[in-house]
Amino acid sequence: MKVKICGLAHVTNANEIAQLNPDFIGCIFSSASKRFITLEQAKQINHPQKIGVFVNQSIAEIVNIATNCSLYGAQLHGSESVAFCLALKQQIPLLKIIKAFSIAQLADFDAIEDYENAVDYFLFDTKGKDFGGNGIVFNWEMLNQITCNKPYFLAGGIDVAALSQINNLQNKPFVIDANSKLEDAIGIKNNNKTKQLITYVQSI
Ligand SMILES: O=C(O)c1ccccc1NCC(=O)[C@H](O)[C@H](O)COP(=O)(O)O
Repeated sequence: MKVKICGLAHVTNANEIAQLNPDFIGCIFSSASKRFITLEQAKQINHPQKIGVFVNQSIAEIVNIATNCSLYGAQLHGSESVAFCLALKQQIPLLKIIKAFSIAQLADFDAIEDYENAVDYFLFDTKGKDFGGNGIVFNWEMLNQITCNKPYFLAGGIDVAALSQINNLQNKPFVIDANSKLEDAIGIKNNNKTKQLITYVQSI
């Protein structure tokens, strides 16, 4: 399984974490986030597969950041429509489109079918007071009750302890996405906790 460490907001810490070789690094380009990072800062992070996290931003802004930061993917964490995802893909065909869905109940998965032909991956995160980074695990049992025809990222309150339930999933995630549970302070990851999580996920 692959692992994404998200919400790195300080360049020095981000480069220390990049040295631990997670498969993906997440940079949050939404000013609504406590973990906001600028394009200029993100460019200084040395990792080959950076994913930009965006919340209801314009296609022009995403294209500018994706191009200048050589992003692997754009994670759309707001209420971006199917048409928006298709239009973004048309602008940069090589950019992976990851559509996030905030999950509290089974009905929150109803929308995924509409996005199937418009995105590369789904991301399932816990619905909370913020758009993301809420640090709460949702009920993964719901994942055994849905049909999901895309590889998906699993997010929401993930640390090594939370992953004890991963074997209960029939359809395993493509990527484990971890954020606030690894933090010493907002936007700063703890090296040991992050290393432990990366080693664990990459061994599953
Ligand atoms: O983390 C944020 O501050 C954030 C703000 C706005 C949109 C998305 C955000 N995070 C996106 C992520 O990919 C997180 O890793 C995901 O929400 C899980 O976070 P956590 O529950 O803290 O592990």
